[in-house]
This record gives sequence, structure tokens and C-alpha cells, in this order.
Amino acid sequence: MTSGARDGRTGPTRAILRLVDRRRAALGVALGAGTVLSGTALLAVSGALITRASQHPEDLFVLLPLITSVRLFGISRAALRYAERLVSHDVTLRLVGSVRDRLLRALVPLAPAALSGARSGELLGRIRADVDELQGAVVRLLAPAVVALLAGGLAVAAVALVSPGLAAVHAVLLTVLGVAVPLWTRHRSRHTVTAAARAEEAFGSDLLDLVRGMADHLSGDGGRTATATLRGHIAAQGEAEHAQARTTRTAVLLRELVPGVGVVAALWLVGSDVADGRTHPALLAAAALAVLGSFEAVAGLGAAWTTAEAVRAAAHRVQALQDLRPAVTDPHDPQDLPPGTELRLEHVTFTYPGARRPALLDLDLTVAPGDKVALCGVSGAGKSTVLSLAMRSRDPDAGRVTLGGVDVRRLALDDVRRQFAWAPQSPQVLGGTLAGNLRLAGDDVTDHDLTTVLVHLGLGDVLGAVGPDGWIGESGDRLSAGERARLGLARALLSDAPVLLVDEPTAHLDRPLAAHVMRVLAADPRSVLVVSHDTELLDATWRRVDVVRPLVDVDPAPAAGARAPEVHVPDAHGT
Ligand SMILES: Nc1ncnc2c1ncn2[C@@H]1O[C@H](COP(=O)(O)OP(=O)(O)OP(=O)(O)O)[C@@H](O)[C@H]1O
Repeated sequence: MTSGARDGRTGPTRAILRLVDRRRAALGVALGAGTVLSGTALLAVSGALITRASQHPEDLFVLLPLITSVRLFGISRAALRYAERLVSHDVTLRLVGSVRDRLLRALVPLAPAALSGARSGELLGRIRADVDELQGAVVRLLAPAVVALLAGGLAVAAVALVSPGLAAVHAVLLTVLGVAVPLWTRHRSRHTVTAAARAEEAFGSDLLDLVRGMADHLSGDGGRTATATLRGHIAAQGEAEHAQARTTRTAVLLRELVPGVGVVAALWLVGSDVADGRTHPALLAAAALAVLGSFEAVAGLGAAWTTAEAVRAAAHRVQALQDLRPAVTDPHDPQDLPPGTELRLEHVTFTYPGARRPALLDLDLTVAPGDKVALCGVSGAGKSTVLSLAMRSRDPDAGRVTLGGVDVRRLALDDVRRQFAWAPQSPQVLGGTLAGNLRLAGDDVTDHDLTTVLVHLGLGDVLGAVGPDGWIGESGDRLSAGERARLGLARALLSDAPVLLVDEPTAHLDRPLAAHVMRVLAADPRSVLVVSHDTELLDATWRRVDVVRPLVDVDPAPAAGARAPEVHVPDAHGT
């Protein structure tokens, strides 16, 4: 997508249309125009046949070519329509595939930092709705527009051979039905379509939030507020759709009326020519029926104008997602991953976008291979931020993070992320099975590995009750918070990354289980950087690092005194 395309009002739409396979789309359009012209010719020849048959019922020499033509156009119309549907749907499916591919490629680098402000229901709803809308770009927008020009133009030219006056009227009526009526409809329905789409989108994301947080809603006000909000969205959508239906009814009436006017004009104009002897009588019915049939050329234009609006809006939303800047990017010329895995944060300062105070200020931390380091500190001190800077979810504003002595900004993002196994406080548990969730750790994870790690983390009972392939609920809802956290930890332990980053692994556990989990982590031969509130759980294996919340406001050039080291590193016993 070029920047020029982004600037223009219709830029994102053009960018989407550029993804269309042009050769196949041209074939689809040619087949579509062929279908319309076959239909028009079928009616015209039928008219001529009826007239000739009434004049010369026994003259097979005259009638036979007309009968053959009727058969030919009848068969070709059906065959061309079938082929056109095949080709245009193939083009659509390819377009949808490309759009999904581009969208997902754009989203992956944005996670987690750049998407942290987005509601996942909204994102999901937006992507689903936008891809649905973009499906219409070929079959309901591009193809009908070109077919209307091509087939409509050729039909007018053919009518002009019989009666130039009728051709002029015919062209005007085609324009009225193809352009004026749809433009009027579009003008009337602009607000209603947007309002209905907004209400539907809001309904989708609020419904998803309601289902996800059902327990909270039920224990709050029994879900009354949430259902009232949903009802509001349904009512707003219904109101918008009623207004839209009124406009549609009028448009349908006009679509029936205008071709009738065309037939009357044909009978009048060509009829006068026939009466004057300037035109063969067989052409009267042929011209009238040809005019009637040719309105099929603009039949798809009504939906095309509405589709243009919807496609434009969807393309803008897709563009807006693609325009989000990732919080971190790959270097142009990444260095090879160094052999060492020592992790260092050197004089690291970091402020979240829009925050008044830095989350970390001049922080130093070293985690040598095999080190067991516990980050302690009050809530909001910046402990989780240390983990996200370590695995390069974000970059520091000042100072640097190194892995094996190399600044992580010099390494390929995938290389950096492969060095870390991350177990967040509330891990993402997918709706599925225990085994399915754990196999995300790597392709080579065996059934034996799964069982061992689950038993090791005290999840043997859950494994026994559910089984490795039993359903654990949407987002693991059938597990307790502590079980979900340990499932996330199990996934991290199964990975072969050399550094484990573990956020509050004992938050939901009773004391004996918490102590057991800390012993499991202490026994792991890899480097472990753990966030923990509970200093009593830290035995001599752990080096405790206290992270202190910076109490200074953001200042581009802080005074030397304000940049005093914020990290106190006690000895191995935590004193
Ligand atoms: N995505 C974010 N955007 C803006 N501010 C954030 C974001 N994430 C964290 N913060 C802020 O940064 C500070 C440090 O947050 P962080 O999560 O690192 O603290 P923590 O020590 O891990 O806290 P806890 O022990 O409660 O998990 C807090 O003041 C927090 O409000």
C-alpha cells in the first residue's frame, strides 16, 4: 500500500481493489456482460420470432434461424451466468484470503504492546465485519459497475441501429435506473447504514464481553446493566433498519417503473416508424423486449453504490489497523544471536506513552545464565515492566537491554523472543484442551512431557479429572484462576527457551502449593526472573531485587539527584 493511496479519500478502497486478481476479474466481467447481452438478445429474438411466426407461420426458412437463435441465447445465458459466478466467487475468495493475510501480518507485530489498549471483542468483531464487507468488493461493486458500462453501452448501440431516438431515451433511462435512483437511495440511507453497522459492531463486542465476564455480571446486578446495553444496541439497529427498509421500498418501486417506461417509449417510437413503413414490423417487439431485457445491465448498480459505502468504511478501518505503529520493530540488519544468554538492563528508564511518571528510572539488573532472580516491590513499582522490556515487548527510553552482551535492539525480534519463555500472571488460555494449550510450547512436546510437567505443578488431579484431551472451557473457564496460572507456567516450563520470565506464579495459590511452585522454579537449570510479592517464599537459591517506584514526573533532562539508582540489590538471603 503506497502512502499516496493512504492520503486520498478513497485511498484505502483502491488499495483493497489493487489486491484483486485482475486477469480473473476481467474474465468474470466479460462473462457477466455476456450473460446480460445473451438475455437481451434472447428477448429481442423471441419478440422477432413471435412477430414473424404470426406473419409467416409455415415459413420454416424464415423461422428456423430465429428458433435456433432463441435456443442458442437461452443456453448461452445459463452457461455464461454459471461460469461468471464460478469466476467471480473465486476472485472474491482470493481477495478475502489476501486481506486476512495482510491484516494478520499487520496485527502480529503490534502485539502485545500496541494492542494493549484495544478491546479484543472489538478487534475480533471489526476484523470479522470488515472482511465480510470486503467480500462484496468484486461481486457487488467492481463487476456490476463494469458490466453496466459494457453491456449497457452495447445494448444502446444495438437499439440505435433500429431507432436512434429510442436509443437516446434508452440511455437516459439506463442512467436514471443505474445512477440517479441508486444515488438517491444512497443519500437517504447513508446515515441509517452507518448507524445500523455501529449498533451491530457495539452489540458484537459487548456481547463478547458479557459472555467472557458472565460470572462478574451475574454476581453484580444479575447482568441487568449489560443486557439493557445490549437491548439498546438492538433497538438502535432496528430503528436504523426500519428507516432503511422505507428507502428500499421506494427504490424497488422505481426499479419496476423505469423499464416499463422504456417499453412504452419503444412501442411508441418504433411503432411510429413501423406505421410509416420505415422499419420492419418484426423489429417492434424485438426493440421493446430488447430495451426491457437490457435493464439487467444496471440491475446490480443499486447494490454497488451501497456496497461502495460499506467497502470504503471497511477499507478505512482495515487501513487504520494497518497504520498502528508497533511498539518495537526489527532492525534493518539484525546481528546473529550471541551464544551467551546473560540478560542485563543497564540504566534503563521507561515511561508508558501518556503517563506522567516513569515506570522505571535508571534501573540496573543482571541475570547471569542459571541465576534465580526475584523482583520484589510494591504494586505498581514496575516489576512486570522489567519483564516486558527484557523480552523486548517495549524498548527503554534511555539505557539499554542486552542479551549475551548485545543490545536486543540489534537482534531480530524473533531471535530475542525465542530466548524467553514467559508465564504472565493471567496467561492466555485457549478454549480447548490441556494438551492443546501445552503443545503451544513447541512441536516436540510429548504426552509424557505434558503429564510430567502437570503433575510437577500440582495439576495431576485436574489432568486425572479432565484428561489431556478434555474440554477445559472457553478461555479455560472450567479451571480455577490458580490452575490457569499454573497451566501458563507449565507451558513456559515446557519451552526450551534459556530464560524463564515468570510473573506472580504464586498469586492464587495456598502456601504449601506456592512454596512447591517456587521450589520447582528454583530447581530449573535455566535463568529464572520471577516477579514475587511474597518474600517469605524466597529461599537461599533466590537473589532478591527490590524495584522501587520512581516518584519523579517525566522530565526530558532530569536532575542528577532524581536519577539516583532505584534498585536495591540485597544479598542472597534478601537482607
Ligand atoms: N500499558 C500501560 N500503559 C500505561 N501505564 C502502564 C501500563 N502498564 C503498566 N503501567 C503503569 O506502570 C507502572 C508499573 O506497572 P507494572 O505493571 O510494571 O507494575 P508491577 O510492579 O508489576 O505491579 P503489580 O505488582 O501490581 O503487578 C504502574 O504505575 C502502572 O500503572
